[in-house]
Order: sequence, then structure tokens, then C-alpha cells
Amino acid sequence: MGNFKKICVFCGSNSGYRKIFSDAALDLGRELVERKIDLVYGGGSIGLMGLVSQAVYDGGCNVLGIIPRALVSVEISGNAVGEVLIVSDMHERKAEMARRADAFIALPGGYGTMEELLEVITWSQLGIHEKPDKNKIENVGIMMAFEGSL
Ligand SMILES: C/C(=C\CNc1ncnc2c1ncn2[C@@H]1O[C@H](COP(=O)(O)O)[C@@H](O)[C@H]1O)CO
Repeated sequence: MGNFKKICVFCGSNSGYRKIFSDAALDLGRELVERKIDLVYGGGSIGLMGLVSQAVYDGGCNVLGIIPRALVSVEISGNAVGEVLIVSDMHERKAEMARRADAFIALPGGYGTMEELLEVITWSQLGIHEKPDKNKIENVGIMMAFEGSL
């Protein structure tokens, strides 16, 4: 994952039907901790978002969740871990996630995850951001796999 301090993870607000998805979220969380990388994410405590954020938080790295006010009651049940930044809308959420992270990873998810991933890729194409920094990366790749449903 290169020499990054903060990585933004896009992932599902559901855990999905297959255990492999939640295993991947937990593995990624532990890998970030192993590499002392902080997490930026959508702020939810549900689904894969909840699993990855809990794993990073439990491992002692910083967790920043960025969530629109209207989604707080939908995507946070109980206590969200780490710091939660409440923003006004989806646009601000995505802009803040992109601004505050050094690089991006997408785990399995639904339409929201796909939208977030494709937007950050197209922002790169348009030169709106230049992340990840080419000098900090070992490998960059885009792997997309779509299933009928999670
Ligand atoms: C409304 C806007 C864009 C279109 N929709 C979304 N844009 C960004 N993020 C979204 C959108 N819809 C849902 N989300 C969030 O993605 C996360 C994962 O959702 P999934 O469907 O389970 O993969 C979740 O936090 C959603 O809130 C304007 O920009």
C-alpha cells in the first residue's frame, strides 16, 4: 500500500451474503493497522463500513468517518468509532473524503460504493486530484468485479 498515512475506504453499507466480503473488510482493517495507516471512510457503523472501521479503531489507528447529516440515523446505529465529521450533503462527503486521504481502496459494496469509486477515478482523470502520489506507490491497479448482488 506504499508510504501512505491515510487511506479512504469505500465499501458497502451491508455486509453482503457471502462471508468472504466481511472477511475482506476485517483483513483490510487489520492490514491498515499493521502498516500504521489511518482510515477515512463514510462514517457508518453498519455493514462492511462498520467492520473495517471497528478493526482499524481496535488496532489503535485513527478513524475518521464523514457522513451527511441526513444519513446519520440511517448509517450509524449505536456508537460510531473514532471521529465523526458531519457534513451537509453527499457532495461534501465525497470531496472531504478525497481531500483528507492519500489513496483510495474499494471493497465490495452496492451502488453507493460503485458511485464513490467511479467518481474518485474520474476526478483523477480530470486532474481534480492527483492521488495516490506516484512517488509513494509500489503498485497501482484497478480491479473491479461485479456480482449480481452482495
Ligand atoms: C446523491 C449523489 C450521488 C449519488 N449517490 C451516492 N453518492 C455517493 N455515495 C453514495 C451514494 N449513494 C449511496 N452512497 C453511499 O455509499 C456508501 C455505500 O453504499 P452501498 O450502496 O451500500 O455501496 C454508503 O455510505 C452510502 O451512503 C450526489 O453526489
